[in-house]
Amino acid sequence: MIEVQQLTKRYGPFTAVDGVSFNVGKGEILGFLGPNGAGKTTTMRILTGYMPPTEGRARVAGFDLQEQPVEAKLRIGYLPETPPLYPDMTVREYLRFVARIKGVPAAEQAARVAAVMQRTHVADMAHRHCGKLSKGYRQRVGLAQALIHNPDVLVLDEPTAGLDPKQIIETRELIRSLGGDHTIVLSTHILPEVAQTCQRVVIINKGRVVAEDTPENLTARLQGAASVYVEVDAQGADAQAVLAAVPGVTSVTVSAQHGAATGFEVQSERGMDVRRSVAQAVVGAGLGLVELRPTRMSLEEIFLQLTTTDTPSEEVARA
Ligand SMILES: Nc1ncnc2c1ncn2[C@@H]1O[C@H](COP(=O)(O)OP(=O)(O)OP(=O)(O)O)[C@@H](O)[C@H]1O
Repeated sequence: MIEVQQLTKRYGPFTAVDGVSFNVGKGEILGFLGPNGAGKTTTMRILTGYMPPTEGRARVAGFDLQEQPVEAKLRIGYLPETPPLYPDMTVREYLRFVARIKGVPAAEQAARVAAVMQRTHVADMAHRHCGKLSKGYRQRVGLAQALIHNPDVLVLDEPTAGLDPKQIIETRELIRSLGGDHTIVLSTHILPEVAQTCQRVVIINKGRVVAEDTPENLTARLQGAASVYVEVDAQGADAQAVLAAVPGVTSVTVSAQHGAATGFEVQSERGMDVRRSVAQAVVGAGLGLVELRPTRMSLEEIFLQLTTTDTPSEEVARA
């Protein structure tokens, strides 16, 4: 549904977006994750036809944003970081106005406005002036205007920025509920947001894509089973020595004590899954195996590793 190929945007001598490529399948929710200044907003603006790229191309629903901008834009709903509301219009007036300029047929406008107000839970604010709305409602009305022409694709730039925790949960639920019917690209610098809302994540830093995968796979790919937590009932035996003798294990450290059971953090050579041999060794030595699980990096740790590493980030991500 969305194809982005080698997008580059230069502001004078400064390269804000540098050869970014990604695809988004129909009905998918893609998280576009990066720190402030990474190039997210610039990419969103190119993707929505608000700004031309210096190089590269973007297609939405098969339409090239530069060659067929009208057809492409008809299929896109865009929620910029600051929703473009008119303070003196009521919510209903504003949505009617947006429906008109987005080309919704006159006979369908009232029904469309009612439907999106329902969907985004703003119907109770229909007669409130946009300028008098709370931040949470402003964001929802922003989402309503993006949805008004029932676009295939929704591009949401930092949709939960500035919301309180309750509003954040509601907005994420709303976005999740829109996936499937709509293809969604959501930009954010909030790591748990992608894990909770998106099926796939593109991580961008300094204008470049440093990783792309599902939140689960990204964690697994970086860490694999390189670290496992093993808890054993170690009465009368040197559990640490048993674990250290397992082929591939590089270090064993005590990390917890629960009564008679001791928890160990077992590191292994990269790419080696030692879980089976650890289990066999523990049981073979007559120790009780209480728990065995891989310890994975949080998305936060991955992000830090990808963006602060000395090695070129792509190598880290693809290793
Ligand atoms: N019009 C512009 N002229 C010059 N530089 C710009 C312009 N717009 C953005 N930049 C620079 O390009 C880089 C990427 O900006 P962009 O807004 O795309 O990042 P972002 O990832 O969306 O960050 P944020 O979350 O802070 O909005 C930044 O260093 C920014 O200062």
